[in-house]
Amino acid sequence: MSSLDITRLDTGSAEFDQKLHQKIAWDDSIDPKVQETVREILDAVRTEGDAAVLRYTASLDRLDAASVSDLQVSRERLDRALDAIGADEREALEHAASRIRAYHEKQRPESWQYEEADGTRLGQRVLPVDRAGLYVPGGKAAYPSSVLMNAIPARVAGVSEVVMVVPAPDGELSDLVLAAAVIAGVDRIYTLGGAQAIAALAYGTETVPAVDKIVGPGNIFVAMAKREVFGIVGIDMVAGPSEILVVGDGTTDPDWIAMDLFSQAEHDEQAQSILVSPDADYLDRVHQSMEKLLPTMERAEIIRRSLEDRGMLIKVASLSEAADVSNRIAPEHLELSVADPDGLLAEIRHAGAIFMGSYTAEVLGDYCAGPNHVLPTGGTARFSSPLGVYDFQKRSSVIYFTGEGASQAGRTASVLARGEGLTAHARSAEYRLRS
Ligand SMILES: NC(=O)c1ccc[n+]([C@@H]2O[C@H](COP(=O)([O-])OP(=O)(O)OC[C@H]3O[C@@H](n4cnc5c(N)ncnc54)[C@H](O)[C@@H]3O)[C@@H](O)[C@H]2O)c1
Ligand SMILES: N[C@H](CO)Cc1c[nH]c[nH+]1
Ligand SMILES: [Zn+2]
Repeated sequence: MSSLDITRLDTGSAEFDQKLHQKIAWDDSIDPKVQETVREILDAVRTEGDAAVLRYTASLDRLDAASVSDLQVSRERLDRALDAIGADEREALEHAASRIRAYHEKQRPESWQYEEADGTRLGQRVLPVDRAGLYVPGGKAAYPSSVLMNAIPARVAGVSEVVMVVPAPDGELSDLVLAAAVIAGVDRIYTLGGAQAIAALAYGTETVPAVDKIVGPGNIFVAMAKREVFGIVGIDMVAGPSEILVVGDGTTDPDWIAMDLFSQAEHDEQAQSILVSPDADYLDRVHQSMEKLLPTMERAEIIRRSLEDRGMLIKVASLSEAADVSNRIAPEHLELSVADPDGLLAEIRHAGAIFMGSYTAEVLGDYCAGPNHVLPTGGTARFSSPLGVYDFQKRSSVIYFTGEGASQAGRTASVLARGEGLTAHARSAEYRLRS
C-alpha cells in the first residue's frame, strides 16, 4: 500500500483561512510564462494566419500538415469513425445525447413582447449567434462527452454553423470524438488545439472562419487564451481544470467517495478534489480507501500529483459549517453525500452542479444525466452558470412607439437630455411631441 500525502485542515485551527486560500487560489499559481506563451501564440496567429497555426500545431502537437485545410476532418473520416466504434458505444453516445438534448430543450428562452394602452410595444427578441466555435480538449485524454455537451446546446439554440476544434497530438484522433460530433450535428471540425486553435476561431485565418462565440473547456493554455480574446469574440466562461468537493456525513461507503475524488483528479495534475466532513474518523477511512485504491488506477500518477498538490481533507464542526466552506470555495462539482441532501441544499449558494445523495456520483453528470458538464471552475460559480442554450443566444430589445406614446415618453426624454446638456437628444425627442 503506497502512502498518499494529502493536506489535512481543520476549520478550528488558527492557520485554516490562510492554508485554504493558498490551496484554492490556482490563478495565483499560474506560471507567468504561460501568459507570455499564450500572448505570443495569439499575436502570431492574428498577424500570420494559417502559417502560424501550422507552425504551432507542428511544434506543440507534433502534427505536420501542408495546409490548414488538410487539418479539416473529411466526411469519409467521419464515416469511418462511425463504422469503427462498437454498437454499445454508439448506443451510449445516442442515449447520452438524447438525455442532454431533453434537458437543454427546457432551457430554450422565448422572445416576448407587451403592449401599453396607447399602442406602444416593448419586447425582447432572442436569437442565436450566427457561428459558434467549440473547443473540445484532447491533450491528455479524448472527450466525446464534451463534444455532446458543447454541440447539443448550440444546436438547440438554433446556431446556423457549428465549428469544432480538437487537438490531435501525434495525429491521433479519437473515433468516439468524431462519432459524437456527427451525432450532435457539428458542421466542420479542425484538428487544432491549445491557444492556436482559440486564436484561429477568434481572429479567423485564410482557412478557419472567425466565430462569434467560443465555448468549451481546456487546459491552462486554452483557458488563458479564451480570457485574452474575450471582447473580440464572446466566450462562455474560463473553465479550467476540473474540481470536485464532497460533503460527507459518513453514510456513504468510503471507497465510493475515494473513487469520486479520484474521478476528477485523474483529469489533470492541476485538478482539485476536496472532502469536507464533520467526522474525523470518516476522513481517515476515506484517506485509507484512497491509499488502498490508488495503485489500482491507470492514471495513478496524475491522481497522486493532483491530490498531493491541490487535494484536501477538511474537518468541520458541523454540516452547516461544511456548507459555509463549500460556499467559500464555490466548486465546479459539489456532492452532498449525506443522509438528507435536500436539507443541506438550502444552505448551498455557489456551485456549478450539485449532486444529491450517496447514489448520485458526479460522473453521471459528466456523461449522461442531462445537465451540462461544462461548468464554472476556480470559484467562478459565484457569478457564472453551467454552459447552456443561453450561451449560444443573445437578446435584442425591440421598441415601437405610436405618436401618442412618443409624445408622452418624449417629454421625459427631453427633460433628462437637457439635464445632461445634450441638446440634439432633447430636440430629437421634442420634434415628436404633440401639443
Ligand atoms: N470543465 C469541463 O467541462 C472539462 C471537460 C473535460 C476536460 N476538462 C479539463 O480540460 C483540460 C484538458 O487538458 P488537456 O491538456 O488534456 O487538453 P487541451 O486540449 O485542453 O490542451 C492541449 C493543447 O494544449 C497546448 N499545450 C500543451 N502544452 C503546451 C505548452 N507547453 N505551450 C503551449 N501550448 C501547450 C497544445 O496546443 C495542445 O494542443 C483538463 O484540465 C481537464 O480537467 C474540463
Ligand atoms: N469532469 C469533467 C468536467 O469537469 C467532464 C468530463 C468529461 N469526461 C469525463 N469528465
Ligand atoms: Zn470528469
